[in-house]
This record gives sequence, C-alpha cells and structure tokens, in this order.
Amino acid sequence: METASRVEAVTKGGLPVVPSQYIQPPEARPNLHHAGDAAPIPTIDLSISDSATESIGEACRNWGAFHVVNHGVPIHLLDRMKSLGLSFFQDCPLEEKLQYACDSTSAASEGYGSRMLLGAEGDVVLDWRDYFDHHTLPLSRRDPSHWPLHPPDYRQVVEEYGNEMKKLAQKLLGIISESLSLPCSSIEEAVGEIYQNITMSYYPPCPQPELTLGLQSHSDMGALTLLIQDDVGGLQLYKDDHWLTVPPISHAILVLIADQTEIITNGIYKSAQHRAVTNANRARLSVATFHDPSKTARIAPASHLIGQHTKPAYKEVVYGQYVSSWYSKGPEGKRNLDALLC
Ligand SMILES: O=C(O)CCC(=O)C(=O)O
Ligand SMILES: [Fe+2]
Repeated sequence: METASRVEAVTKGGLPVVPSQYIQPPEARPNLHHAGDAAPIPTIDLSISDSATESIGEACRNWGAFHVVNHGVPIHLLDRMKSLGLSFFQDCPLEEKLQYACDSTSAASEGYGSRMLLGAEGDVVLDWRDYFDHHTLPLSRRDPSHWPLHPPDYRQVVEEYGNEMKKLAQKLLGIISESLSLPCSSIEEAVGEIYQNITMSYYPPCPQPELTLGLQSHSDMGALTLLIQDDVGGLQLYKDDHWLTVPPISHAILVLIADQTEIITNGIYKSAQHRAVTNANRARLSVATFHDPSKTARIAPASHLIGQHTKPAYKEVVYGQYVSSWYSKGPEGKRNLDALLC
C-alpha cells in the first residue's frame, strides 16, 4: 500500500504505459510538440544593485518569475544539494526511503512522499513525482533527525542551504518592496516570521509523457519560492494562455512570486502559475525552497498601496486557512487566490 503510492515503485517493472490514475484529462495534458518555446524571463544580476530593483519590479509585474545570478549563495552548495537529492532518490533502496515516509493524511508533512493533495483515494489524478520535504525554519521546526542520514553530509548541507536561502529570500523581499516604493522591510513585516520548507522533487522517466504531468498547474501558496533545477528541463510557466518552458540555467536561482506576495502587493505583482512536465528518457530533479507566513498570520494588501482611488483587490486571509483550502480543494491553477478577489 505504501510502496504503491510512490512513482518509483510504479516504474520498477518498466511499464510500457502509465497506470490510469496518472493520466491527466485531455485539457490538462501537456502539448509536448510545442514545449520548445522558452519563457523569456529575465536573468537579473544581483551584484548590480542600481538596475536590479527596476528589473525585478518589471519581472514581478510581467512574469511573477525571474532568474538571479551573483546571488551570493555558494555555488558548491547548489551543486551539493542537487547531488544529495539524486543520491537519495536513486541510490537509497525504497525500503530505506520509506523509513522517512511523510504522513500522507496531513498537509505538507515532512518526509518522503508522492501525493501532494489531501482527499479521498482515487478522486484526483496523481502527479508523476516523488518528493522529500524538509521543515527547516523557524529553528523550532527543524529536526535533522527526520532527514536522510546518508550521504554523511546530507543533514548539514540541507541546514546550510536553508540558512543561505533565507538570507537571499529576505534580500529579495526587500528589493521587491523597494521596487514598489515601499519601505524595504514592508513585505517581510507583512509576512512575519518566515516558515521555510525545502522540497526536493524527483520525476522518474515516464513511458507516456504526453498523458501525464510531473506536477499539476499551480501557483505556490506562500510568499516567495527559490528554485534550482538540473539540466533536464521540464518546468513550465503559464502566460497569456500559453505554457512556456523555463530553460535551466546552471547556477542561477529561479525566483517565483507566490500567492501571499500577490495579495500583499494588491495584485500589482502576480504569483507565477507553473507546472512540471515529464520526459521519457531522463529523470529530473528540482529543489524548491518555500518562504511562507506562519499559519496564524493575517495577510492583506499593504496599507501603503491602498488609497482614495485604490481599493483592496483581495480580502484578508488567515494563512493557515488558505493552506487548508489549497490542500483539500487542489490548486487548479490559481483558483484559491481568485476566491479572495474583492
Ligand atoms: O520541479 C519543478 O521545477 C517545480 C516544483 C514546484 O513547482 C513545487 O515544488 O512547488
Ligand atoms: Fe511550485
């Protein structure tokens, strides 16, 4: 029962076709013939602070996504995170991986899993993805004994990576605030204490990529996501009724605006709608680091952005309620955010 719920276990026998619970309805299937269109999102050099603020503002307005380079996170740490992820998914026997199984009945629980959404068995199409979720911040949630023990530097690297990503997220939230002429601390103050989760996603080769998705269409529910991926490619962004592929750029970090930042910026900046497609030949790995409010935080459009002529575009929401609804109803693009529109 546990093993059958991991994509790795499904692929073991070298199936020529995907089991029916992974087959997407026709309207959600990827058009892989047109998957070559690259999303022309900007690559922003964070060492050039004069131009970075303006470029980031423009990217948040137009795409909700951009790459950063010269970001200050040591390159060896990016490489090591990816190799640790691959080593867990590819070298660790399934029985051992299952010792870290997440609790599939509670949302975003830590550990090794495959099902993103809660809900009755059989009523959702499954993603062609296995993952490992780490709770890394605040420190009171961080317990490295829940994480893999091998390779021997696994736990230490994940801790270091989380700390570096938090610094970068704070810097970016400051620049994003300034790009709207808000005080640098505005968005971070609206978010409150940062809750950070690191999810390594592993997409095994899929015998019928045209029928499946590695990860269904969604926008991330928190404030800011920092993502690295290997050179396989498969992440797509939805823009103007089209799915465009985000080209992997070695050692760049992809920044994705998430839903709470869209609310706080009163919709001036849009959260990025994205999904992952699979491919027949190569396994793919990505590492997403989510920066979210606490479950009790109340999120609303920043008061500086509301005035006589500008009404709040979103209703206030308690973040924990947003999360519960997201996991029980499913994202279906951005419907949870749309439900808060005034
Ligand atoms: O694998 C990817 O590139 C996307 C991962 C993602 O969107 C997520 O974990 O929320
Ligand atoms: Fe995502």
